[in-house]
Amino acid sequence: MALLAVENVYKSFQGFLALAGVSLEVAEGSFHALVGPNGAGKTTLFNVITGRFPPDRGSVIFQGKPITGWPTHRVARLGLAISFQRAQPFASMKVREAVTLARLGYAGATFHLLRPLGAFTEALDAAREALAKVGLEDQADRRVSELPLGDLKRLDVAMALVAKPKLLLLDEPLAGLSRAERRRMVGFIRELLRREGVTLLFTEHDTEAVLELADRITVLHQGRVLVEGNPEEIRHDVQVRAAFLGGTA
Ligand SMILES: Nc1ncnc2c1ncn2[C@@H]1O[C@H](COP(=O)(O)OP(=O)(O)OP(=O)(O)O)[C@@H](O)[C@H]1O
Repeated sequence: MALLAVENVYKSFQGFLALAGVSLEVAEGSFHALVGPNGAGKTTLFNVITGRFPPDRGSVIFQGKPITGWPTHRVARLGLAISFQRAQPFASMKVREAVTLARLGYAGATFHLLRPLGAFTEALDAAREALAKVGLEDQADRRVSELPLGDLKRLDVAMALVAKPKLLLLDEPLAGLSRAERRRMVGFIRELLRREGVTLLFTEHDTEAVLELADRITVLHQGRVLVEGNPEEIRHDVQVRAAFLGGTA
């Protein structure tokens, strides 16, 4: 059974069909890339999966359970976490506070209303652990706004990992980084998620990084799945080269 299955999902915006019958399966333990040119529908599909908006048709199934249209916080509590540059709204906070708040958010309001102190202590511990996992423990007392971009991206990952997810969704985790930083980030993501046993679904425009990190790749084009395969198959696919790789791979 796939950890995540998207079945025949449609989504349109004011008559424009952004997703036109997308189906996708993410196997447990895999690093699955969702690629395609600008406007292909990648972010829209992420938003449907995480419940930011419901699809017009089709379903999303996580661990065999239909979660179509569930609100984001409910999806997150099941073990599906997303990192969408989430640290940025926390710019004026300290790094430790941002991760602690993220943990309290996942734990849910009922929990911390009933046990305010216990929940807070648990969240602080979880935040410390998540920061250690991403190598930011020595930055815990810095303001989020003071972090260089590479560290900010690690913080994004920490804020998602603090929920102890089974599946992590990363939207363009390498965007804005230099070539050297991108290489470091690929190694960091691979080692961390393998160690934690977290399955990954990610979007990324850096073809080289996608081919290096992913073990499964789905190519979207104009709201449809153009092709799916392993990195070798995708590298050699003529349609993919024309639509996404620009014939250069
Ligand atoms: N909220 C919205 N309202 C109207 N149109 C939207 C909305 N969200 C997405 N779209 C449109 O849907 C199409 C798919 O957009 P989406 O952001 O999913 O593509 P993408 O593959 O993530 O692109 P990129 O690589 O540039 O991030 C685009 O044409 C976009 O303009």
